[in-house]
Amino acid sequence: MTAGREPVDVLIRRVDPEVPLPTYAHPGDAGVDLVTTRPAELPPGERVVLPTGIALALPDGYAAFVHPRSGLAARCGVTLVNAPGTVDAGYRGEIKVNVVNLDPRRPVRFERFDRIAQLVIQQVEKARFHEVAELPGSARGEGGHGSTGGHASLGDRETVHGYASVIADREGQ
Ligand SMILES: O=c1ccn([C@H]2C[C@H](O)[C@@H](COP(=O)(O)OP(=O)(O)OP(=O)(O)O)O2)c(=O)[nH]1
Repeated sequence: MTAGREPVDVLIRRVDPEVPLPTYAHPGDAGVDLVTTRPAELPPGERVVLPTGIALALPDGYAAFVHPRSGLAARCGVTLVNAPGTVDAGYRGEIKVNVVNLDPRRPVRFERFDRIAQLVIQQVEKARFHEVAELPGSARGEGGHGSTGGHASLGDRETVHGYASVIADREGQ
């Protein structure tokens, strides 16, 4: 018996009647793979919006996030333009995936039902916003964008032997 919460029930509609229903490949997996129902070829640097053949009705208080697959990223340079894509609970349309080929040289080809992304379903909080004149203090304050020794302190064009330098970032650790 594995510990953990009960799975949440999610209604799914196959927009493409032949698309396989998503399943978790391993018990501890956070995401289910999404496939493309349309073949596509992407030259280096190109992007495309691909259909997945499924539509969901997520319970209120949940959202689904479309994440890249690390294998595709490492092997082919393929990621998502808007990673992670947000699927709202109220969205009833087909889930689409904004794929981009970041490889500088090689095109990539997807056949029908190739896995192109993964979908992570999560509970999400709703905020009630209260406007104030001053926010309470904190250790970080307004520091961000490299304030702990990151790239911003180098200026835009700082390079070491032709590479963008991460030395200041290491020093900040
Ligand atoms: O990767 C994604 C991201 C979003 N969506 C769908 C579900 C989501 O609920 C809807 C709207 O997404 P988002 O709010 O990110 O898009 P927007 O550009 O802000 O459009 P809108 O004005 O319709 O909210 O599009 C996808 O199918 N795939």
